[in-house]
Amino acid sequence: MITTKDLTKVYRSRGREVTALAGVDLHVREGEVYGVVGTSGAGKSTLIRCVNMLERPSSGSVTVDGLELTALAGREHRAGRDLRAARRRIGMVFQHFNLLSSRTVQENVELPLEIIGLDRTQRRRKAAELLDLVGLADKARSYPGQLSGGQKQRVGIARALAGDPKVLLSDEATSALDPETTRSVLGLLRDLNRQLGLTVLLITHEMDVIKTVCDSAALMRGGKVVEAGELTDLLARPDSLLARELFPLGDFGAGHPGHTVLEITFQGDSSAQPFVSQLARTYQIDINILGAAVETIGGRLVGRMRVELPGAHQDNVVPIGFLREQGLQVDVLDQRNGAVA
Ligand SMILES: Nc1ncnc2c1ncn2[C@@H]1O[C@H](COP(=O)(O)OP(=O)(O)OP(=O)(O)O)[C@@H](O)[C@H]1O
Repeated sequence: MITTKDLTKVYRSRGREVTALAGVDLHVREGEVYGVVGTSGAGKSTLIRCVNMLERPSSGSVTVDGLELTALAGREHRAGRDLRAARRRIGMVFQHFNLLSSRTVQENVELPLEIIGLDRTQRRRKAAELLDLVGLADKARSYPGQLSGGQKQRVGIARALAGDPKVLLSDEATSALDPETTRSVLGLLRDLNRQLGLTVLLITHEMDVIKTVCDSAALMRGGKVVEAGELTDLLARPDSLLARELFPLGDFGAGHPGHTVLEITFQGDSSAQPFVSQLARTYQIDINILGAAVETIGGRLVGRMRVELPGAHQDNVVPIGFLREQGLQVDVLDQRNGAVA
């Protein structure tokens, strides 16, 4: 649904050049919630602004819903008109809501409908539907100044949906909100994604946002995507940086010399299996549990456990094979440096 190929953006100001995007390849599938995470300055805002051409990329391409926007971004009149039409199918939600304070909630939502050219009755009906969808039907006549942060963001989301977009871009939509309001706004985004089949691309600096709402994620550093994929796949990859941050196990014990330390990741159904006791019974071995944690990631239960088996790695090849046969992700930890061997 959204594809960027070798996307670069170089800002030039006062004789200085800053490379904000250094060849970004991103692929967001239709109907998924995709999160881009990274620290300040990584290039996240630039990326999302290039996706809807608020910012012109220096090179590379952006395709949304089969239409190459970078090819439409020419200077002729017609190209500009086509780009504006394509942009209407892309909704955008901002960190600071960007509502007009002199207009009521209803009028804020009507604004893009005015630009599309709907008449007054059509605008009213559509705005009422959208406010109902975001749970704010009773606030239509209020002004933004009378609303809480979470309510303002709901208005921002209703406004973003006015052009019936297939894609919603969210630029740190919950960064200005408290944790509880963040959860409810993320819940709304998830509901809209499911109900309307809306593809959502969001940027955030918070891992919790990725954990709560995303199907897939990309990690950006220094203008590049250093890792990307579906969360369930990333969690099964022992070397995944995103998985380590989504599910830190740093405080777990590192084990004792002469033992084999395993990190076991289980998802969905396999979490119910009493694999530790099965392993102990089948192979008559004492298993020491060094730590365990369970999290809900992307609506799916994921657990990690660090266990210690007596003996060296080569003595435990059969029990490790047994665990893997149960559908578990098993990584053998190198005790010298705590890394996965
Ligand atoms: N308009 C601009 N002119 C010059 N440099 C810019 C401009 N916008 C961004 N940059 C620079 O580009 C780089 C990437 O910035 P960007 O805002 O995309 O990062 P970010 O990951 O969104 O960070 P933050 O979370 O702080 O917004 C930074 O070095 C930034 O200073």
